Amino acid sequence: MGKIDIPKKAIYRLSIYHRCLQKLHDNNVETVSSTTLARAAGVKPAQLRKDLAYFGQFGTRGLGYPVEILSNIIRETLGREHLQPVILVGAGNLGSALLRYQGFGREGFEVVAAFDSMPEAAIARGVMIPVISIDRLEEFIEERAIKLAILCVPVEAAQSIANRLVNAGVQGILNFSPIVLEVTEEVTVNNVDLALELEHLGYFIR
Ligand SMILES: NC(=O)c1ccc[n+]([C@@H]2O[C@H](COP(=O)([O-])OP(=O)(O)OC[C@H]3O[C@@H](n4cnc5c(N)ncnc54)[C@H](O)[C@@H]3O)[C@@H](O)[C@H]2O)c1
Repeated sequence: MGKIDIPKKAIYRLSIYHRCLQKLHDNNVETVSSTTLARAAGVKPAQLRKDLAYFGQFGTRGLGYPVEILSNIIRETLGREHLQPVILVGAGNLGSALLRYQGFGREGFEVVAAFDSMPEAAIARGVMIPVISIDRLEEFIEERAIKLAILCVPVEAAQSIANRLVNAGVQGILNFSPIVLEVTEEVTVNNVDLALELEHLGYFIR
């Protein structure tokens, strides 16, 4: 299938649909209605139908969507036929906790290496994947054609590490450092900020 122009927010929802479809497939479910899939994904049925319309006419009225076919189409669109290699920079408290998580493979990603200015300390935290000196960052990214990185360094180091990642070829950064990174237009940065999320939740429980 050629590359379809899908908005960023819809791409995010496609990942969620894909995850739901995988679960249904694991439970031997062959077809799913738009109402059921929408509920499982936490979106409105109309939103789901609109998102899936990017793939043309899909699903049979009354029967629903074919789980396996739809899951394969979304996986292909998201470019997840193969495990996508990811690196992590900053294997401290947060970084090493993420590195110990075993579930990325199931979601289509493989954290292939971590980089730190003090790799020995990171290794001592019981991380099982290779922790490499930050001096070898560019060499590794270029050799392995790495496009995705998770950034968990202290805020003072974040922008300069982001520059190095981008100059070496990284196109997507999942940023945990509390800073708005300045990157070129071709690079996508997604920020994760748990404190901000808690603050948002806190507002609603008042
Ligand atoms: N987004 C969130 O919700 C969230 C939650 C917790 C922490 N954080 C942020 O994540 C970052 C890491 O937090 P932490 O508690 O793990 O800190 P930490 O000090 O335990 O870990 C930081 C690691 O980065 C390494 N490092 C420092 N400078 C480096 C450099 N120039 N190059 C390579 N490695 C370098 C250190 O050696 C250390 O291993 C901080 O910016 C923190 O504010 C974000």
